[in-house]
Amino acid sequence: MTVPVTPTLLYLDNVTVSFDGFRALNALSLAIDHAEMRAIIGPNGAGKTTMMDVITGKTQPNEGTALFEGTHDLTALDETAIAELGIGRKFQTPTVFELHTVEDNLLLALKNKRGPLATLLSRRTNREQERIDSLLERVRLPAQRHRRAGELSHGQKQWLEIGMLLAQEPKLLLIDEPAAGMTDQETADTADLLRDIAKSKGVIVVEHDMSFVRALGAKVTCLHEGSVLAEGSLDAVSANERVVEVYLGR
Ligand SMILES: Nc1ncnc2c1ncn2[C@@H]1O[C@H](COP(=O)(O)OP(=O)(O)OP(=O)(O)O)[C@@H](O)[C@H]1O
Repeated sequence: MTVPVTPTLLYLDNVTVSFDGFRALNALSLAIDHAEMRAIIGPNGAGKTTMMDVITGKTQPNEGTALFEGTHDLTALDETAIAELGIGRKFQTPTVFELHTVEDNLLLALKNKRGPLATLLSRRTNREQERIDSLLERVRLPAQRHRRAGELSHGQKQWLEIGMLLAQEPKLLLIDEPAAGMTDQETADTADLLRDIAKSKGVIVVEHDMSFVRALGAKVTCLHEGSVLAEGSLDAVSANERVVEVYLGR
């Protein structure tokens, strides 16, 4: 077995991504522990999306190291291989199968050797039903199980999609602005849900809503011009003069 280079779940070191000479990421270094939640903040264009693209294999860095579990070189893998390693990503807009029920959406997302049609047409195994029940509980949707996903509220769709990600049994989740467009109650419930997930998995949340970031209770990294500008507790990062200047004070 390969000996891990680092004990952290995710390790980025000196990662640079250039688009026609413009550095979207500029020697970015970041480490996320097992069962750690990290909130990533920063102004538009700071490189948050590009960082997620590097982690998920959508974008190849020009320079730098990106290791998962200390052994897997993410820069050498494609998006499918990285997803199979256990890195799941949720984009801002929910993408659920609107015409299928909540349960069927989760069933389709389970790790499964059958194709989608065979999965829907064949009887669910007890194991599949147990997994679906536990995912429904986890994402607070047991009462919605027989409804079509298209009928859910925006917040419920986001939770369903988080449930679909969890169905893939990831070790690290990347979540882009989950609270956007949610009611206050949904926002508070989402922070609870993510805190619960982060008890056993790495979670990276990109977010602009500072009250939501506070509710996450996570360590915060502020990016600016493709690098880490400040890192620490939300209070420490919010008090950082440079952070106020380039982001919070705007
Ligand atoms: N494919 C690309 N080609 C050229 N420039 C790009 C490309 N992708 C991103 N950029 C540029 O890289 C910079 C970082 O963009 P990125 O989307 O990572 O920022 P962000 O922090 O996610 O911003 P936002 O909060 O607006 O989503 C921006 O200036 C953007 O215009």
